[in-house]
Amino acid sequence: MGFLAQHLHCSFLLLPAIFFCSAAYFLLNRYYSSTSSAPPKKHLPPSPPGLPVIGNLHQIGRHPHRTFAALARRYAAPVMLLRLGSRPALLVSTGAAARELFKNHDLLVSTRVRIKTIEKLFYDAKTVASAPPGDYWRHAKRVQSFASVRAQETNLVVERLVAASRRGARVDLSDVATCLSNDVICRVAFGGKSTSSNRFKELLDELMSLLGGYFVGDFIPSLFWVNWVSGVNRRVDKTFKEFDDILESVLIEHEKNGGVKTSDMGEEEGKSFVDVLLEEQKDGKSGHFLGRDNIKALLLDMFVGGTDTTATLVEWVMAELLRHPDIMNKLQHEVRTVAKGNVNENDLDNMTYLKQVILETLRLHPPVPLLAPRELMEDCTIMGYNLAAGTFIFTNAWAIGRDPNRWADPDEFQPERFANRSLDDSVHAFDVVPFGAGRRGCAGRSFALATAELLIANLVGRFDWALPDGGKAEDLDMSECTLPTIHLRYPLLAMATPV
Ligand code: HEM
Repeated sequence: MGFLAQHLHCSFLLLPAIFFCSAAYFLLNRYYSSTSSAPPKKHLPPSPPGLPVIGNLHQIGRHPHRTFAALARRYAAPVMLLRLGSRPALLVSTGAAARELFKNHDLLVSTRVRIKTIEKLFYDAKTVASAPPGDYWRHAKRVQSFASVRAQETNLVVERLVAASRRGARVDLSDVATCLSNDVICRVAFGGKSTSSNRFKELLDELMSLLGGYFVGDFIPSLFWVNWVSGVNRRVDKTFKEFDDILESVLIEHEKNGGVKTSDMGEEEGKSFVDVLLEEQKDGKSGHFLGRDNIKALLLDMFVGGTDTTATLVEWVMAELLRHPDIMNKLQHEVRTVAKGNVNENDLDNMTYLKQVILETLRLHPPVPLLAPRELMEDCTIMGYNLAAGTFIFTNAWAIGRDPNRWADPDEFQPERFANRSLDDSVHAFDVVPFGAGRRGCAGRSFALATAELLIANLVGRFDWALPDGGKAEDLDMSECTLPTIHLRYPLLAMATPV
């Protein structure tokens, strides 16, 4: 789940005009407030200077996790206070600060930011990721196992790659990862892949880019009209409507057919997520919780939370392996020793180096670098600083993973640093926080790791890999493009040779 980023520029075309109109208002306001009695001084975290009205909005840039990390380094500040329009925002940039926040104040930071654009896209905050904490959110937060769906889809990928390698074709690994995670989620959610149409994928991309937007009208209430003028509201309405139409048609189809047959999902898994939810609604098991919009919102959760994130992880793992042939060889040796032929999920427990490679990738390239922002529910004191209710909380998982005070050679890819530490150890110590923390941590962590591990093990176990046209490992372009998730900027192309 994620949120900042690149569409800033479209609202920002209007910023100069907004800035000058609002500066006069700001100065007048300041003059009048300075003549009234001042409230007692608060102890606030360090803040970079901002501009009137927009505060620090203009400083975010196209890679917010990098900008924020640089600010934290410049001020040597584990926590900093920014002003995003009229909203204060706390920036958390070290593991120790994250531990203090999520261990000692988890309840206080257990609600998500309330932003109109996001609420509208998510059925007025009915998805798990956007719902306020409470009975509905608790009930909705569950993801099932669905192991056989992952196995079937991964085997299909291997077959397609064997065919591609026979033709001598380049493999677009970014696309392989995206299609696999999309298809797995589609089958789990809907019981089939019919809705995994190109349009559905395009809509997901549009929704992700809206989530990654940082729209002026959302941060400065008096400038709500900017979202209207810049076309943001129109995009939100259109995307929501199209998603809603598709999800409604899925519900109607499943109601008509009385659910997908068990055999389509694999014996142990039983029903698709949509059928489980429809059944709960019919039996009234969920009381008032599951209206039609709730069901659609929970389906949307799986796609938004589960497709791009898992695909991004696989993409970065394969890129790092292509850049480090020695690590690729070591991993291939492990996988081929543990499993002959296709890898299945039972083999994964014995692949300890695979887990180190994945954890090291999550440290360097957390798919959602700023997690999903929270909002402080009450005034409180954190690390000695007074913070007001409504303050946004951004936890910079990217900066935490590269903290030079915690990691030797923080920018180097060295899976062995996790030789004696599991993901759980690292998460509990707040050394790496790719899945967030506390009660609002990721609901699909096990599901995502199982999907990614199985695909990566099969990719490296069944094939040898090389860059196209004799490309050298060190020349691989590792630059990022930031949606709410950080992808490689260019598709990852490679040649596969079956072994
Ligand atoms: C590598 C893959 C994934 C990564 C890196 C990831 C990361 C995250 C992060 C950072 C958050 C916010 C946590 C916080 O605020 O503390 C989150 C929340 C969430 N994720 Fe994931 N996620 C992944 C895969 C998945 C999958 C596969 C699903 C579902 C099928 C999923 C469902 C969710 C949901 C529902 C939430 C909201 C939880 C809440 O608000 O209570 N995620 N995820």
